[in-house]
Amino acid sequence: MKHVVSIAGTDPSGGAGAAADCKTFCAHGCYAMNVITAVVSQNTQGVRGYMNVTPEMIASQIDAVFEDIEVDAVKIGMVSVPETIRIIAGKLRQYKPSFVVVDPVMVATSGHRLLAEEAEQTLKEELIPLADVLTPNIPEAEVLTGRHIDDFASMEQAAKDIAALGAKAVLVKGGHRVEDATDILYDGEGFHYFKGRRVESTSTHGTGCSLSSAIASNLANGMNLADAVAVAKQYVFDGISHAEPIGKGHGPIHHFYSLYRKAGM
Ligand SMILES: Nc1ncnc2c1ncn2[C@@H]1O[C@H](COP(=O)(O)OP(=O)(O)O)[C@@H](O)[C@H]1O
Ligand SMILES: Cc1ncc(COP(=O)(O)OP(=O)(O)O)c(N)n1
Repeated sequence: MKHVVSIAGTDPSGGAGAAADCKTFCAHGCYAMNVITAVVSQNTQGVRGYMNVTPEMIASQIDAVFEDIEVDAVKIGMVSVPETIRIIAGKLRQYKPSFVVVDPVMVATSGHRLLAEEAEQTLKEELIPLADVLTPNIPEAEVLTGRHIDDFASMEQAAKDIAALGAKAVLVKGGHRVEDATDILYDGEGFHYFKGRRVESTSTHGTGCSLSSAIASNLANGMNLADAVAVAKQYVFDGISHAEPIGKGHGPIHHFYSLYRKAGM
């Protein structure tokens, strides 16, 4: 069994952040671990506030995992402030995990900022160069590049621009597109298109967290990058399509659809 750790913020309602990451790792047959960067008060209706964990405590959690357990892949989500980013980047340089998937979480769908504006530059300088795969959504790719993105050509250009910051590969996610949900991967050499129908659903809370965690799990399980993304995208598509309506706002995706299907449930 492969061991995957999420370095992310919390969601007590279970749809996004560390909870989504853990469910995704488990659904992929991986051993799931969590390093918490921020305690977030949120639910399906939005974010109420958050408290950042101190850099010392984040470092101590990372040490506790890496000094004890072999880590096959790392997924990084909410990193809030420059000090959090710097401490994580230092620990990645120290432990050199085989796969680092970074979801550059900036603003929750509900509109609440999860990354301070002054942390954007630190993210670019310190964390993006350590990413094997970076998974921005369209608004995040716009912030990282300063470009307006409204078609496949501008998604491709943004992916290339972000790769120039040092990420080995960049997946610009298309969940915010109107026409469809096509994601585009730039792997440093060329583009791969992951075409996807858009599902009309309110069960989309945590899709980005789940996608990046599924990619990390698939890489840990030995898949090549293009297959890891394709299988992860199908996982999220099934999760949205078969979600139960939970909560009063944007509910979580279904994490165990394929397991339930195999069990005939
Ligand atoms: N309504 C939807 N129908 C189908 N796929 C979706 C939908 N919304 C998001 N996705 C997919 O979920 C993943 C996360 O995308 P996105 O919503 O852009 O990220 P984020 O949650 O970070 O904003 C992508 O693979 C995207 O294509
Ligand atoms: C703690 C935490 N991390 C990340 C997010 C954002 O989740 P994401 O998958 O990008 O999608 P939405 O939940 O914003 O729809 C979060 N909300 N909380």
